[in-house]
Amino acid sequence: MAESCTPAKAELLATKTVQELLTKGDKVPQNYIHEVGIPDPNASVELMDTPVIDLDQLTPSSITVEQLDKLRSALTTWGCFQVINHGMTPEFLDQLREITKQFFAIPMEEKLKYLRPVNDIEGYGNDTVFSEQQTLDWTDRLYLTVYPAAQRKLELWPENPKSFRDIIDQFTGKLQVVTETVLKAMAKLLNLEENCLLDKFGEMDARFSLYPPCSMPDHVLGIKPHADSTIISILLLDKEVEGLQFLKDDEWFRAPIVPEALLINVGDQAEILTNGMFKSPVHKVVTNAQKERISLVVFCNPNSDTEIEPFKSLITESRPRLYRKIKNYGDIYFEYYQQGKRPIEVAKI
Ligand SMILES: O=C(O)CCC(=O)C(=O)O
Ligand SMILES: [Fe+2]
Repeated sequence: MAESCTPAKAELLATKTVQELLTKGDKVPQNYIHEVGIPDPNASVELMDTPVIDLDQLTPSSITVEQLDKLRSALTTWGCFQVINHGMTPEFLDQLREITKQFFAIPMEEKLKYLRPVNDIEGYGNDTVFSEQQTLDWTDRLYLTVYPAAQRKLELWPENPKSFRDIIDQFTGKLQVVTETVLKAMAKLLNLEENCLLDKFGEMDARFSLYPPCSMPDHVLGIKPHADSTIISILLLDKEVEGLQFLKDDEWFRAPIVPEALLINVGDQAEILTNGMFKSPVHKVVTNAQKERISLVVFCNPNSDTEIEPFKSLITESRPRLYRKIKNYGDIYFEYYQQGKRPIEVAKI
């Protein structure tokens, strides 16, 4: 209810989903347009050279120096990497892509059953609007907490496609293993106790996104530049349409499509925990005039009552503490993000 929200968090305007705007044939509304334009037309953006890591060779029992080195290099250069051998077949990844497409293709009336309640983040809809100055993202989403199972709001889980719940349940199980392996390997790289990052992890939220074609790709973004609030984020990208770009040394690079891989990026809370040893990369999604694009991102987060601060062993005389203790980072995150600011600035000392 509006009264229980701080003014900054109250939603100002109800907006139509992007799919609704398109069916009504409206031209792109002003609040989606970046007046200065998007600086780099797609064609001139180079591909990232992120390594593809064999996850099997990062598991503690069969870890190899080669894969650890690849991980170190990817994390320090890009803040992200691709993984294969993650325990999911290419067919299963295709099924995940398919149920994402199928959900957005069901009639609007039915999708509206899962509509995000005002001032909530879970459910179906588009950007939460915090301010009239906010430039909106050209994307519709379904956002669901998937782990722990006790926190699932099943009333917001689609019944159509029929296989949705079962597939997401299997996916969540497989991602537990992926998360455990990656967080243990990251701890190893920093000579930290094996479970210290994993112990901070407690929740997974899935974001299914649809980026419909947009007639103004030079002025409209699928997602504004941001870094994720997470410990790590795990992304299943569209198999045919690119769109995701990462910033490195003030230059944008395109994330390549590797159909059988998952892309994993560091989030702000891992940056805080590692006292900046691993940095959470800024990324954005560009729009495409002809083709729609989908993605499925799983945000691996701490529980809301977990305190996050740099590990003591990573604070030294030559590397002083960079971040204060924070809790419930997700809450401040959305507010800052929608104002175009980097939320991690709030945690900096
Ligand atoms: O759709 C994508 O490729 C990336 C989405 C993303 O960055 C996000 O949801 O935080
Ligand atoms: Fe992101």
